[in-house]
Formats: sequence, structure tokens, C-alpha cells
Amino acid sequence: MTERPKNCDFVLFGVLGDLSRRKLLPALYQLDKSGLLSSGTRIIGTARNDLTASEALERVEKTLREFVAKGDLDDNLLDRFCKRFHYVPMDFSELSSYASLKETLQAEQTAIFYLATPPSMYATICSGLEQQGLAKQPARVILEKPIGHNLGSSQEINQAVARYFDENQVYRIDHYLGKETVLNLLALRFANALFSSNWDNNAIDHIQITAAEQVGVEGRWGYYDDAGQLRDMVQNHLLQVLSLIAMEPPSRLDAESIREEKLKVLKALRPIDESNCQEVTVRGQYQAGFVADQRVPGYLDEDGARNNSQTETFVGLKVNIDNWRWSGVPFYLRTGKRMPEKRSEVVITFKKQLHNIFNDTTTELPPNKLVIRLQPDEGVEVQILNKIPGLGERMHLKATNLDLSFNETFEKKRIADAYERLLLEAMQGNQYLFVHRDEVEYAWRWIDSIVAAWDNNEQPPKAYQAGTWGPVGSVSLLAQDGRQWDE
Ligand SMILES: NC(=O)C1=CN([C@@H]2O[C@H](COP(=O)(O)OP(=O)(O)OC[C@H]3O[C@@H](n4cnc5c(N)ncnc54)[C@H](OP(=O)(O)O)[C@@H]3O)[C@@H](O)[C@H]2O)C=CC1
Ligand SMILES: O=C1O[C@H](COP(=O)(O)O)[C@@H](O)[C@H](O)[C@H]1O
Repeated sequence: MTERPKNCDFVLFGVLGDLSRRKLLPALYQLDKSGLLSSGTRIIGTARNDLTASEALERVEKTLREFVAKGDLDDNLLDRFCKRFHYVPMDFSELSSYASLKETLQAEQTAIFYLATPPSMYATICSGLEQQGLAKQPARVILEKPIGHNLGSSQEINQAVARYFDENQVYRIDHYLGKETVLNLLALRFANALFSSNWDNNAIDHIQITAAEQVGVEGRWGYYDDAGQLRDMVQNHLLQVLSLIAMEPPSRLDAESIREEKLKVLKALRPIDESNCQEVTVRGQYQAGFVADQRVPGYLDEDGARNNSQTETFVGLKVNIDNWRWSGVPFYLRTGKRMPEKRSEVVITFKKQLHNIFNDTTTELPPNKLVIRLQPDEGVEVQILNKIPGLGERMHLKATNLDLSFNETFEKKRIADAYERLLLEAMQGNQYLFVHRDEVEYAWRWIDSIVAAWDNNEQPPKAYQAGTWGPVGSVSLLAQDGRQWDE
């Protein structure tokens, strides 16, 4: 039974923005529906727009009707949710406006401030809160990604926030850490001796991490073009998944232990710079093509696009972790927009059998694989060889799958959205699914070096047709090591 957090005042800065509408308000509604918001918990939305209370409520209700799955909508629940909601119009850069926020808050409840705003506002908002005495313990602040654009700017943001909030009050969101299947990586690794005792370079040949999307930039060209796929997906989500896969066993399931171990992985990433970037990185940009049978424009023809952009929409990387456990085991990462399907998964390929006693029937014994499907069709698959049943002296083998689909195995339970879990954890005061400042900064350090190498070699990203798995260089990245992407 999930523990219901104590009453709190949950303050959503940027409540009328895209993230709040598509993800945060629906997640809060689902938590309420599941009985996980205490009766006195209030949601306080703030934005610049000078709406009346009833106009703001109308917007919230409309948003929920649009973004919550039809089957989960219920008029009574909507009514209950709306009763929790209060709207405070304010300009975040106007320090005097924080007084009206303070008046709305209840001093006896913990305040949780979610900054769903451009990161350039974080310092100003934290300062405004502090001036009204709202940043004191046990208040918490939740920061959306991206934390900066590079190491320097992330340090500036982190330092500015640290002026007003202690690190144990700061919750940096990486929504991949809220995904059921990403969390299941911990269970797989540390609850199963079968895997925990075979999780190193003695047993594993290589690891692949894929995060492929069918969508393009979805009206966010301005933001995206400044970021690119390396900053938008690799710096955070892919490196977090990689860290969970590669980290040493934490001594406890708590924030400090897990974050310490993840940080060690980030510190052990072999730098990618001008000396090796040609060999271990691939960057691409999509051109017009077909995704799910629909014709889609190229990146440079998306709404708001500038013609000469050399921003990458696909990244492929070969990553090495220089420590005892992973020496000699490459991690291949790929992520891109306008891929043939939406698929995020981790594939762990074990080493081949050294000696084959089935040589007379099966000359090649394919390696075992553990496939962790992060989304969609969340599940875990183990690929093993079995004897094909039948009489006769000769053993015929076949590669077969032990396939555990979460949906079929766990009573067809609805899988909660990542934001639901993360909001709940923040309300409970658990930081283990949030990213520590040091992790953000070490990840940037590593990413910055790749960006610098790309900038210096001045090669534009390679074109790939929308609806394909990226530029041909992505295939070569593995082929040069005698490997291929798991399709
Ligand atoms: N959208 C997404 O899918 C994702 C977003 N993020 C991050 O979440 C954050 C929010 O993104 P998103 O929702 O897309 O952005 P939006 O621009 O859609 O929303 C930001 C909100 O903040 C408000 N705002 C900005 N400046 C001020 C100000 N000075 N005073 C009052 N209100 C202000 C905006 O109001 P107004 O409309 O009046 O300008 C708007 O409502 C960003 O950090 C983004 O990088 C992260 C992952 C995914
Ligand atoms: O943070 C981001 O993530 C989404 C992909 O998230 P997913 O949960 O659908 O895999 C990506 O589309 C977006 O560009 C990025 O900012």
C-alpha cells in the first residue's frame, strides 16, 4: 500500500505552460484519483496571465478533459480536484508579487514549488521565494530540465538555487527516473542473483541503449534547435539510464547511496574529444520521409525552422566506462527523432559460449540477451537457446524468448506516468529518484567535450530519411566492432 504524503501546498509555477498542461496537471489528477493526495493538499497554480479564479479553473478543467485518458475522467473527481486548485497571477520577475503568493500559502503546510518555467527564471523565482521567507526548510523546490546548456551555465543555475535552498530541498527532475521500467532496472539487478552475479565484463559482451521517437520537434523548434538531441536526451535521460545499469550496488536504497554510485559512473566515462570523436560518435539530422505511413517534413522544413541549422536530431555513441567492472565492455547509445517507431530499450548481450558441444547441428551458438523494454509494451525478455523437442539422437537448438510483458503479468494494472511517481516522491520527501547537482555537472562536463569536438571538426550532421534508424554511420559504429544494433 503506497503511503499517502502529508498535506502540502503544491505550487506550480508556469501552470498554463505546455509541460503543466500535458503532464503535471494530469499527473496530479491521477494521484488524486488514486487517493494519494491528502484531503488538505492544495494545488496553487501561478502564471503571468491575469485570470480570475473561475477563468483559471475553467482552463484547468479543459486541460484535464483534453489530456487525461477518457476512461479515467470522472465528474466527481474533477470537482474534487478543482476544489484543491487556487490561482495566483504573478509576474515571476516582479519580486513584489511573491507577497500575494505568500498570502495564499498556509504556513503550517509544507510548500513544494515546481518550476515549470524556462530555466532562466529559476534564480529569480528562488530569490523571490526567499525574500518572503518561503525558502526555509522544509520547503522543497522541483527543477525541470534542462539545468543549463553546458557546464558553466548549469553551475550558475545550481549556485543561484543553492543560495536560497539547501541541496536536500532541491529535486531535479529527470522524468526517465520515474518510469516504471527504469526503476525495475534496480529490481532486476539487485534482487536477482542470476543477474547480479553476471553483471560485469566476465559475462557481458556489450550493452545497447536506444531511445527512439517517431515525433519530430513538435512545435518546440526554437528550444530544440538550441539544444539538439545530445543535450536534450543524452545529457540527462540516457546517461541516467546508463548510470543505473553500470553503477556498483548501492549499500541501501536511499538517495545518498544511489546518487553516490551513479556519480562514480559519470566520473568514469571515458572522455570523447577530438582524438576519438570520429570513431565513437555519429550525428544526424532528419530529412523528409514517412513515419507511420504519414509523410513528414525534414527538420529544416519544420515550423519556425532556420535553413542553415546544423543541429543534430540523432546521436549514436560508443561509450566506454573506465573501471574494473566495465573495462572492455562498450555501451552503444542511440537516440533520435523521426525514427520508424517509438522504442526505448536496453539490450544486454552476454558473451558467447566458449566451447560448442552442439557443433554437429548448430555451428553458431547465438549469445544470450536480456532485453529491457522501457517503453512502450514495458517488459523484460530473456533470449536463450533451447532444444527443439523431438525424438532422435541429434540435438537441434533454437533461440527462444522468455518474454514477460508487464501489462500481461501484473493484472493489467495501469502503468503510472513517470511524473505521477516523481510528484509523489517529492511530496513524500524522497530524493532517490531525483538528480544530485554533482551528477548534472559531471554529465555536462562529459557532454561539453563532445560538443567541442563536433564544433572543431566542423562536419555537418549526416542526413537520414525520416522513418529510418538514423544515418548509415550508426550501423558502422557497431559494425567496426563486429556487432550490430538489436532490431
Ligand atoms: N514541454 C515539455 O514537454 C517539456 C518541458 N520541459 C521543461 O519544462 C519547463 C517548462 O516548459 P514548457 O511548459 O514547455 O514551457 P512553456 O513556455 O510552455 O511554459 C512556461 C510557462 O511559464 C510562464 N512564464 C515564463 N516567464 C514568466 C514570468 N516572468 N512570469 C510569469 N510567468 C512566466 C509562461 O507564461 P507565458 O505563457 O505568459 O509566457 C508559461 O506559462 C522548461 O524548463 C522546459 O525546458 C522539460 C521536458 C519536457
Ligand atoms: O525530455 C524530453 O523527453 C521527451 C521524450 O520523453 P519520453 O518519455 O516520451 O521518452 C523528448 O521528446 C523531448 O524532446 C525531451 O525534451
